[in-house]
Amino acid sequence: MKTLTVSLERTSYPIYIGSGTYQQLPALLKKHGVSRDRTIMLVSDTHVGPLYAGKIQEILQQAGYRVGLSLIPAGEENKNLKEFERVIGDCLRFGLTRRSVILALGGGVVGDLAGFVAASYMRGIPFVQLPTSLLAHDSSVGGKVAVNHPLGKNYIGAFHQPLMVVFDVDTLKTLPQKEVVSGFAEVLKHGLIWDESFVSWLEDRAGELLGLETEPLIEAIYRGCQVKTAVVSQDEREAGIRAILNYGHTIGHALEAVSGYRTFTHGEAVAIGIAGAARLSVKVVGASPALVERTEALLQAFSLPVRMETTWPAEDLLEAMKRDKKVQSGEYTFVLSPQIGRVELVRGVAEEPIREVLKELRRA
Ligand SMILES: NC(=O)c1ccc[n+]([C@@H]2O[C@H](COP(=O)([O-])OP(=O)(O)OC[C@H]3O[C@@H](n4cnc5c(N)ncnc54)[C@H](O)[C@@H]3O)[C@@H](O)[C@H]2O)c1
Ligand SMILES: O=C(O)C(=O)C[C@@H](O)[C@H](O)[C@H](O)COP(=O)(O)O
Ligand SMILES: [Zn+2]
Repeated sequence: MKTLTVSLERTSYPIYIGSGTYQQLPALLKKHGVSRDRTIMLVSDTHVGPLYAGKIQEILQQAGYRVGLSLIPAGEENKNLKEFERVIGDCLRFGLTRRSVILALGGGVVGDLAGFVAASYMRGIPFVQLPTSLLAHDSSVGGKVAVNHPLGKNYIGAFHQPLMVVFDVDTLKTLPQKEVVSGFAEVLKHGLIWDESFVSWLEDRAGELLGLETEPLIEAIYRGCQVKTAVVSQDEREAGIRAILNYGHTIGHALEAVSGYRTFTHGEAVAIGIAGAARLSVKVVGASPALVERTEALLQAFSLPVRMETTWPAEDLLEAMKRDKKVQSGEYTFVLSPQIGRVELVRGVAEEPIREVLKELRRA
């Protein structure tokens, strides 16, 4: 099992990545202070729950824990206040107290929603992230928990760090291929913002990684988590550098919101957003056109989209981008990349180059 530590000012916690890690959950819970007299609520979704929740409940019950289960319907469109309230109801009915612990078993939707339940339930209880999607190597780390609003992504949320992250890579065997591809968007993002050598490594291994070969897959997850950990450890609440983790998200989040959270996976939207941010980087921070070529080739090598359909009007996307959480005084704000492996936050980007990029993203 590989381990990384997220070191923050007031707390620190481990990320465990390995195969067969759920068997070790009772020991890990004990190690992190969760004694058997503390009630546990396992929160999952209707795809992941039937696959893994029973096994985890059995492991924990055999170790003496009382464990409830709350399932949300799978899908980004359910990362909302209605499901949040329903899970809170399940926690109340099962008798969770301030000493109880929530276990978030699933992809980023479950992690974000269950994490927000944990942040809010009786003003906050501990939670553990059990990521089951590749994308969740990103979402399970860093403590951003939230639900969506019809007007934009993650507008209702908190910073609430997990007690630990336990990633059992065996679960990825049941992840649909579309979601495997989606997850790579955030892995590639971690390389593109931080580490050119990680990008080269990914370029050389697209085939093995898409085929979920265990060794390179664990390495990719580990290196992605390393980048995320390094950034979050410097800036837990996004006062500065953490914003670079939003590379590709200004356009990506706008696309998700205008399409009602039903058309794109998060990774697909972020991939189109990264292609857009790379193009904008040429116009705004003097990046070389070769950066766009390399970025798009990398995304395409992982079967990710780099263009969008005409369906999404520029006006709607621009309006959504004006509401982006990085915006401070009404100015378009983007994470841009002067060169591969480096990014910077740019405020006050003019509207014209953004419009040009949106047009380019529509071209075949
Ligand atoms: N908090 C953060 O820092 C952060 C970072 C990145 C993304 N996010 C959020 O994460 C969400 C996207 O996460 P996601 O891509 O994991 O989406 P998701 O949770 O919807 O999972 C994708 C699909 O795969 C299914 N699934 C997950 N694991 C499975 C498994 N092992 N076997 C079979 N099916 C499985 C899910 O049921 C779902 O249908 C978005 O809401 C995004 O905003 C948050
Ligand atoms: O952890 C972060 O910080 C990120 O920006 C990671 C993103 O991949 C993730 O999608 C995050 O949820 C976006 O945060 P938001 O504050 O823009 O909603
Ligand atoms: Zn993201």
